[in-house]
This record gives sequence, C-alpha cells and structure tokens, in this order.
Amino acid sequence: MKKYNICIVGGGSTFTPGFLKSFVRMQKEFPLNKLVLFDIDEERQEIIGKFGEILFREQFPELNFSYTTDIKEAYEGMDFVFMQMRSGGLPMRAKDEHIPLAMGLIGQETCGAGGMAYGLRSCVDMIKAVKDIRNYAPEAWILNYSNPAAIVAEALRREFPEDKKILNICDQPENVVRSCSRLLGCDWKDLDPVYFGLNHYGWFTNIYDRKTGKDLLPKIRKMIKENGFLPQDAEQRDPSWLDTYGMVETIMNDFPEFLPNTYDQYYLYPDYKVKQLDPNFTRADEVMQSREKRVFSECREVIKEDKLGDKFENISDAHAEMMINVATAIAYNKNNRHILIVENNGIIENMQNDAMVEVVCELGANGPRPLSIGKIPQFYLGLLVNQVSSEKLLVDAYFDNSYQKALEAFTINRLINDAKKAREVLDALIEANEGMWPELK
Ligand SMILES: NC(=O)c1ccc[n+]([C@@H]2O[C@H](COP(=O)([O-])OP(=O)(O)OC[C@H]3O[C@@H](n4cnc5c(N)ncnc54)[C@H](O)[C@@H]3O)[C@@H](O)[C@H]2O)c1
Ligand SMILES: O=P(O)(O)OC[C@H]1O[C@H](O[C@H]2[C@H](O)[C@@H](O)[C@@H](O)O[C@@H]2CO)[C@H](O)[C@@H](O)[C@@H]1O
Ligand SMILES: [Mn+2]
Repeated sequence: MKKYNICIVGGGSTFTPGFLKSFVRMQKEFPLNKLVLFDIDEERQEIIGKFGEILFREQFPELNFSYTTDIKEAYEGMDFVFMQMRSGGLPMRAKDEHIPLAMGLIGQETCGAGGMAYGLRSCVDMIKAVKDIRNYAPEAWILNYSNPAAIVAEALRREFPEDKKILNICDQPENVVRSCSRLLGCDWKDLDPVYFGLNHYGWFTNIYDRKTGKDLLPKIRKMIKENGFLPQDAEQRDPSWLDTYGMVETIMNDFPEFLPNTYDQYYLYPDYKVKQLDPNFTRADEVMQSREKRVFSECREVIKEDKLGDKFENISDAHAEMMINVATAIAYNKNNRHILIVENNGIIENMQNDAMVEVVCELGANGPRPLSIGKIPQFYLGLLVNQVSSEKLLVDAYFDNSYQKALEAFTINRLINDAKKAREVLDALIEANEGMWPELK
C-alpha cells in the first residue's frame, strides 16, 4: 500500500492536534510516509510541532514528522496539502466580528461584513500559498478548508481555472448529519443526505436511511420540534455553539420544508442575532479564552513533561476525521459520497453555472462527481442568488482593486442591505485591514 506525504498549512492552528491524533488513529486507512506542519508564525508552529514530536514518538514512531516555516521544506514532494490557515489570526477575527456589531450589523467569522473582511485577507494569502505549492508540488491535491471557504473557492476558481486538484470543503454539513444521527440514535454513516446551497448557507432536502432508502427528514423534523437540536459532540461545545444548534428548531418552525445548515440563522434572523450578540465579547473572544488557551497550554504541558500522559483521549478530532476521509476517497478512488464545494454547471438547475455551490458529490481519484439537484424553490433561490452576487462582487473587488465593487458587494449583502451602512462598515474595515487587503481604489 502506497504511503503518502502530507503537509498541513496553518500547522499552528488550534485544530492541528486533532489532525495529529486522527493521523495516528487512521494510519491503517491512510498510511503516511511523511508529515510536515507549515506555518508563518514560528512560535505557534514550534509549540504544536514539539507536541507532535512527542505524540508521534509515542504513538507512530515510524512516521517521518517535521515542522517548518520554510515553503520548500513544506511543499516539496507532497501528495496532499491540507490548508487551514486563518489569515490575520484570531485577533483579526475579533475585529471582523466587533466592528460590524458595533454598527448594529452581524459580526461573524464567515457571514456578512466580517466574513467579507476575512474573505479579502484570505484571497491574498491563499492565492500566494497555492502559487507556492504549485511551484514545489505541481501534482499535489490541495484540500482547502480555510475560511471563508465560499469566497476562497470563488477566488481560486478564477485564479487557477485549469487546476483540477484544488478542492474546497467545509465540515458543517457533515456535522449536521452527525447531529441528526445523535437525535435518531443511529450511526451517522447510515444516513444518506441530499443537500444544496453555498458554503455556510444551505439546506438538506432529504436525509435517507442508507439501507432502506426511507426518507428520515419527516421524523427528524418531528424530533427537533419535540426535543430541540444538539450538536453531536454537545458535551465538548462552548455555550454559543449550543445556542447555534438550538436555532435549528426556530428555523424549522418558520421554514419546515428542509433541514437548515446552522449558519442560515444569520441570514434568516439578522435583527434577532444582532440583539443577541455582544459587540464587546464575540465568538473570537470566546475561542481565544477557551480553545486557543486550552490547546496551547496542553501542548506546553506535554512538552514540559516530555510525555503525552492522558492528553490523547480528550483531543477533539471530528473534522480531522472528515478531512482524512476526503483524502482517502481520492487516494484509493473510493467514489464514496461527500458534501463538497464545486462549480455549479447545472447541478442546481436554476442557478448560474459559475456559482461555487455546496452539494453531495461522489469523490474519487479523478475528483468530485456532483449529484444533480434539479430546480430549487423560489425562496431558497432568491436567498442564494443574493449571496452569490455578493461573493462574486467581492472577488471582483479583489481582482480589480475596486472600491466600487466592494461597495456593491457590501450593499447587496443581505446582512447589510443599505448603501450608507455598507460604505460606513467598508471604510472601517479598510482601516482595520491595512496591509492585509489589496488596495481598493
Ligand atoms: N471549513 C471548515 O469547515 C472549517 C472548520 C474549522 C476551521 N476552519 C478554518 O480553519 C482555519 C484554522 O482555524 P483556527 O481557529 O484553528 O485558527 P488559528 O488562528 O488557531 O490557526 C490558524 C493558523 O494559521 C496560520 N496562518 C495564518 N496565515 C497563514 C499563512 N498565510 N500561511 C500559513 N499559515 C498561516 C496562523 O499563524 C495560525 O497558526 C481557519 O481558516 C478556520 O476558519 C474551517
Ligand atoms: O467558532 P469556532 O472557531 O469554534 O468555529 C468556527 C468553525 O465552525 C465550523 O466548524 C466546526 C465544526 O463544525 C465542528 O465539528 C468542530 O470541528 O469544530 C469546528 C469549529 O468549532 C465551521 O464549519 C467552520 O467553517 C468554522 O470555521
Ligand atoms: Mn465551515
């Protein structure tokens, strides 16, 4: 069995320990020869890297493991590059969330004004990173889940139109499916979903029982009405995530036809969410006080003790497992189903062909083969056409260095929806992102 060479970009991410654990756990399904962590932040990379050295010494000693801030060392000879960079880091995420909220607008990592601010930073850094990767590893599969994945996917589609080995993925749809399995008391792998939308903006039309073909969505709808909705890993979640999953019940009371992605809450209830969110303490602050602190202090402890102790079991690795499953589908031409972000080209019949949509695909060595959706109802079409327009205008702003296009992207966005507010928040974000955005003239 071939053993693969993998690089993780954003190797200093809070999610890296979860990946390291999954690579140990899944070494039979996905045998590795070499694993390199790459980050631009030497200090973060060193802490996670040293933790990784101890983890692999104890659990997977034959793996050739290293960490670096050098692009040649990172990319040369790679088969797969997993991308999880956070352009601007968590401090900039805090600004993306605080600035719009202080103006009465949704401030969120990937949605609305904050998502667009993060989007422009990610366009700059992701395009540079993909060029670097292609310089050293022209044939590597690039599996991107750096956010905002919708905007990154559109920018990469335009910058690298011939590159068929770049795949954009989000684990949120799979998480909703896993959460349904918790509700139903079954294995999530027995559920066969049908899903359409954009990244962080979609709906499940059906959740079939894989064995019988029966649609379980009516039962799920009823159970959510009676019992609410919890994430599969509720016991490990911060309070804000429990609120987010709880909103699925509200959404289904108003729009019972389909099961929503949790991110739909921002687009359907923007006024309510603005009132609920605290402009001085957002999710970024919660992450910096919880996950980031915990991950780095646990890594430091392991380094100090020079042994893993009991740390392995408690590392959360749900989305790492999903990403590794995506890589194995490609590596072994499995053609099993994943929800992926791909160019529409008629999959959603009544949406433009060049939209980057999120749908179920069969995935194998030749890439994704999306399953057709057909026409979607007017309500959903209206919402999605609005959002895809905003995302495309933002990417125009990036490529054309155009303030006007950015203003249009912000104005049309449902979470802003007013030209004066759009200009005000855009100008504030230009100032906050100095040196990290393209110059907008
Ligand atoms: N698509 C999904 O479903 C999904 C799920 C979870 C996280 N994410 C994304 O994963 C990323 C990491 O999230 P996190 O909360 O762990 O963030 P984090 O800030 O803890 O880690 C991100 C790392 O990226 C590094 N980085 C920043 N710019 C870089 C660049 N140009 N090149 C290389 N490294 C760079 C940072 O130094 C940092 O160590 C984010 O983009 C997040 O949005 C996506
Ligand atoms: O606020 P954060 O940083 O906790 O999460 C933002 C990300 O949320 C989703 O990813 C979840 C994922 O669904 C869950 O299974 C687990 O792995 O945690 C992740 C982070 O909490 C979303 O899909 C990402 O795009 C967001 O970046
Ligand atoms: Mn996501």
